[in-house]
Amino acid sequence: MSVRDEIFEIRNLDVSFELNRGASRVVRDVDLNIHREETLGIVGESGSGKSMLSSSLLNAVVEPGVCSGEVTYYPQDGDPISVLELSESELKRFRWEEVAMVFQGAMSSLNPVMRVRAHFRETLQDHNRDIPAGLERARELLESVYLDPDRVMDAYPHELSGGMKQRALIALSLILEPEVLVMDEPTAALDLLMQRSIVALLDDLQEEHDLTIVFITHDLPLLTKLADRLTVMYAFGIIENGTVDELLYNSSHPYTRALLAATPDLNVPVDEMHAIAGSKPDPVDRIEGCSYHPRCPIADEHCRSSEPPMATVNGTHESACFYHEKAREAVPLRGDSKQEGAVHE
Ligand SMILES: Nc1ncnc2c1ncn2[C@@H]1O[C@H](COP(=O)(O)OP(=O)(O)OP(=O)(O)O)[C@@H](O)[C@H]1O
Ligand code: NI
Repeated sequence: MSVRDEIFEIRNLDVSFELNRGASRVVRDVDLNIHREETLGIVGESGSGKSMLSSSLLNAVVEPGVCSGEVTYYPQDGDPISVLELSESELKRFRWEEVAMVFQGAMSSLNPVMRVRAHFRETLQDHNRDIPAGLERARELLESVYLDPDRVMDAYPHELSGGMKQRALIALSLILEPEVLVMDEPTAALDLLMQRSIVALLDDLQEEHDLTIVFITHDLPLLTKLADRLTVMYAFGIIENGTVDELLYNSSHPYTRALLAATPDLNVPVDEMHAIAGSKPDPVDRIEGCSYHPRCPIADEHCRSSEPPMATVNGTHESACFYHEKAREAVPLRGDSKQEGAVHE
């Protein structure tokens, strides 16, 4: 067997904006691998850089943001693709045919004067696909997201409910059979029932289409149901990576632990992440040492002066904390004993 199958490899990724008050670095030196056909959840408080990181997977960071570093995409067949070096025309193909994205607040991204059918038609046309065959496939996709194609194909966006629009957009994003689906807060504006049904739907779609899914949210309970692996962002960088179980029951970074402690019940979805003591980092600031040290209960001189590298906790779990071995005792979770019981059930 070959080594683990990666679909994306990100190295030394930086995203910055030149602002009047100085350079704003909103993604800082990020390294991340995404495995083929996994669901990777990216979590972190508002402003931590989740959307910037995920849009750089498609070289789609908003103007005038500048990306540097390497984002390498490994197609199923063929040569690796350096995403940040693609031309406009190559990007256009890449964005629908390899990696599709459903953006934050995506429900507004359907054109209000176009029927749903026209959205499918336009995308097929832009990519020189066979229109009748493509529209037939669109009907199947709508059915697979539990929408009635007869009704929805002819509908204008305003004739659909929020959840229906969201599902129509997911169907649209899959029309050119991408390998990767990047979803940035796709369920944020939906009620709880609809959020849960979209999660169930993504599970089915992933199986059926061999999709890799990157899912961004600050709803940690939602992610624990959906994701295989979690990546935690704090202050524009990644501070911990691991499987969902490793991060829930054995997280080894004080920030992740604070995040978990602030989530009252992992079975209840949250609208917004609960605040953690201390103020949020500003992307214009240069941070000495560990980015979390100003808020960390176990930070010492070492943490204030040097930046902790990613340390291996075990083969699938890593933490950017000098004290990852003692983080668990030092930052207990509420009801820690109860949670431990739950792991061994
Ligand atoms: N257009 C922009 N120009 C300059 N800075 C920006 C711009 N958009 C966002 N930022 C900054 O980039 C940082 C990262 O933003 P990003 O949208 O990636 O955060 P996020 O983790 O996705 O937050 P949220 O959960 O609120 O969506 C933020 O601190 C924000 O201040
Ligand atoms: Ni965001």
